[in-house]
Amino acid sequence: MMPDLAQPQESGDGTRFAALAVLAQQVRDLVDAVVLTDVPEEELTAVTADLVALTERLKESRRAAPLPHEWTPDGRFRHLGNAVTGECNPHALPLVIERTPEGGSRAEITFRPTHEGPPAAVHGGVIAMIFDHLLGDAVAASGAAGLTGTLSVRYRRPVPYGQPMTAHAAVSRGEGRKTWVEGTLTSAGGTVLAEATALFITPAQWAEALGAR
Ligand SMILES: CCCCCCCC/C=C\CCCCCCCC(=O)SCCNC(=O)CCNC(=O)[C@H](O)C(C)(C)COP(=O)(O)OP(=O)(O)OC[C@H]1O[C@@H](n2cnc3c(N)ncnc32)[C@H](O)[C@@H]1OP(=O)(O)O
Repeated sequence: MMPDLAQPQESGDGTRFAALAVLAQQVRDLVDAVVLTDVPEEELTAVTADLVALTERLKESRRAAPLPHEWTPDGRFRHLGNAVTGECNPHALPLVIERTPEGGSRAEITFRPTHEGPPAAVHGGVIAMIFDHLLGDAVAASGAAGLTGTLSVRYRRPVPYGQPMTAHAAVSRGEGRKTWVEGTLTSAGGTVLAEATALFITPAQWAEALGAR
């Protein structure tokens, strides 16, 4: 079913969300520790037992779905449960996106060893995931908002982890419910590592809701 972004969203307890964000960051640290650990097998087994107990504690009270998106009082779109940007979702980098004065979107990114695909480089699917969201944000920055229809990535150089880099995206043109958008991932030294183009489509019911905002 199409997500209905026009619906008012639940407002949360900010203090509890802050605590959840700290927990999510701890779990990211845990994931990195698992990926890189070299402790003996008995220690792995002992840590696993501890984690089983912790997981059961968290499962004592469960939601049906991740935290939903919401519009903040200052008019920003926030989605704490998002897989790419959600501060409360350990899966998210999280990607922190800024809007550029030119009307596009940008983010500083440092990938981690957890994101490895080919040896010593970031997985191409992880790079595509970052582009998907950043290009989608640029579409939203342009006043449209939509779902990805197509996304094409040109991988120019292996992307290293552990080094800060910058991603940019900006809309190139729009036509009705279609918006074309382009992006780049650039090393700190200015080398373009990957480029993306995408077509986002505004679902008809979103177009109506956006028009009413
Ligand atoms: C109140 C609203 C508030 C919104 C607030 C948002 C704020 C945002 C803020 C922050 C940004 C966040 C950023 C998120 C980024 C993440 C993005 C994702 O990961 S999205 C998940 C992956 N993508 C999907 O799951 C799509 C699944 N597909 C669909 O749902 C539909 O196929 C959809 C909506 C893409 C198109 O369905 P139709 O029914 O609207 O399309 P039809 O009416 O058939 O076609 C319209 C035109 O588009 C073309 N078209 C349709 N689908 C196409 C496609 N896949 N590729 C190319 N063209 C396509 C058609 O050929 C047609 O073109 P002709 O008018 O004839 O010229």
